Amino acid sequence: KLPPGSMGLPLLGETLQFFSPNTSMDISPFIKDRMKRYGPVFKTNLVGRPVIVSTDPELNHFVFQQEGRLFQSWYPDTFTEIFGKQNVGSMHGFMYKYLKSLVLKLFGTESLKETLIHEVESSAWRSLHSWSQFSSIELKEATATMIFDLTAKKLISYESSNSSENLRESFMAFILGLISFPIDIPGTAYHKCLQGRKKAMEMLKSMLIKRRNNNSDTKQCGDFFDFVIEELKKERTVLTETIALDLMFVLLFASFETTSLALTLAVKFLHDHPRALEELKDEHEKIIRKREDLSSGITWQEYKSMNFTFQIINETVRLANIVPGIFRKALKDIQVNGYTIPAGWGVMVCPPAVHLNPEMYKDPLTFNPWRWKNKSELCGGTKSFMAFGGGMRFCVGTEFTKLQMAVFLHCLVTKYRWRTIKGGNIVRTPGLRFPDGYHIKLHKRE
Ligand code: HEM
Repeated sequence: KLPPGSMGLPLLGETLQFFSPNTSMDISPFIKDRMKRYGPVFKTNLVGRPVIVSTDPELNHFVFQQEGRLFQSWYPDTFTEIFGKQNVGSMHGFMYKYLKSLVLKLFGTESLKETLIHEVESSAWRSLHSWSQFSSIELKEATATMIFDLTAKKLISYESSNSSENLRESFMAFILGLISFPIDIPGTAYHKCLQGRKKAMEMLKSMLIKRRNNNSDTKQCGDFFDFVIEELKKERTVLTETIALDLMFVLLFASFETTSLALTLAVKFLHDHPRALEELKDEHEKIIRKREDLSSGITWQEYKSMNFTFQIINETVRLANIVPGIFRKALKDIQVNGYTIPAGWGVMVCPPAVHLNPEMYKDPLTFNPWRWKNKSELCGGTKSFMAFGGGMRFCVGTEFTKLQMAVFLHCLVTKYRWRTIKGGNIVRTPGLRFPDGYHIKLHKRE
C-alpha cells in the first residue's frame, strides 16, 4: 500500500509545481497543499522519478538514522549531472568515509581552531573595510565573493587577482541555473548551469595538472591540492583525479553559496529586529571589553562564548531553509505508518515543513532568536532541527559555516553600522534567492 498522493503528468510528474516560485518565508504552496490533502507523508513524481515526500519528523529521523541500511543518499539524475558522477553526496562506504576525512582535515575543528579562525577574521575585516568605501554594496554578492576567495585560496591557492580566467564567474553561471527546471537546450538556465560547471571543471583540471607538473617533490603551497597531489602519488590510493576534481567543485560550491545566503539573511533579520541587534552588539562589545590584548584577534574561547550569536545563526538557518529537500533512496521495501516505501523509490525529507511547523516552533514565521536560549540543539541535527541534515551525513561544513557567520557578525557589529538602500526580497524556486539583491551602505562607527 503506497502513501496517498498524485504522480502528476506522465514523465513530468509534479516537477513544475515543485519548482514554481514562492516569495514568502513559508513552506512552498505545493508542499503545503499536498500536506493538507494527503497528510504528512505523500507520494509524487519529481523529474521522472517516483518520490515519497516526508514532512513527518519521526520518519525524517528514521530515514537519517538508517543511512546505508534501509536508505542511501541519493540525488536525482539531474543533480548528479550537475555535481559530477563522483560527488561526495552519492558516495558510500569506504570511499565516502575517506573523502569525509579529507574534508574534515581542512574544515574540521582542529583546523578551525588553529588557522581558519584567524584567516576568517582577517578576511572579514578586509572585506568590511573595502565595502565601507562604496556608496552601496550588494551584500549577497559581496559575502559570496569574500567566502569564495577564502575557500578557493585554502583549497587550490586560487587568487582571482592573479588569474587570467575568472573561476567565480563560471560558478555564478552554474548557480543561476542550479535549482532550475532540467531542460538542457541552449538558452535555458539549466544549460547555462551545465556550461558553467564544465568551464569551472576545465579550469580546476588545468590548475591541478599545472601543480602536479610543478610539484616535483619540493614545492608545497599548504592547500588542499597538496593533499590531493600527495594522495595521487601513492601506489595504493583510492583517490582518482576525477574524484578529487569533483570533490573540489562540490566544496567550493557548498562553502560559498550556502554561507553567503545565510549571512545575508542574518544581516537583514538583524536590520529588521533592532532588539536582537542590540543584544548582539552587547555580547560582542563585552567580548572586546574583556580582552586583555586589544591587538589580538578573536580567540577560540571567545568564539565559543558567543551564545546569543549562535541563537541568531540557528534562527536564521531555521527560517532560511537553504536546503529545501534532502534526498535518499529506499534500498528495500520499507513499511512505515501502515504504508510501503518501495525499494528503489526516492525519499525527500523536507526540512522547511519541520522548521515551519507551529507545533514545533511557536509562531514559526517570526524571527525569534531567543527561542534557542539554552537549547542543546545548537550543536547538531535533531527531529526538530535539520538545516544541516542529520545522521551519518550531517553537513561536514556546519562548524565552518557557524564560525564564518559568528566572526563576520562580530566584526560587523563592533566596528560598523549599516542602512538598507534597496532590495532584500526573497524568492524560493525552491532554493533561496535574493532576486533584486540586498543593497546596503556600510559606515564605520564613530
Ligand atoms: C548555511 C550553510 C550550510 C547549509 C545550510 C548546509 C546544509 C547541508 C545539508 C542539509 C547537508 C546534508 C545533505 C544530505 O544529507 O544529503 C549538507 C551536506 C554537506 N555539506 Fe553542507 N551546508 C552548509 C555549509 C557547508 C559548507 C560551508 C561546506 C564546506 C565545507 C559544506 C559541505 C558539505 C558537504 C561536503 C556535504 C556532504 C556530506 C555528505 O554527503 O555526507 N556545507 N550540507
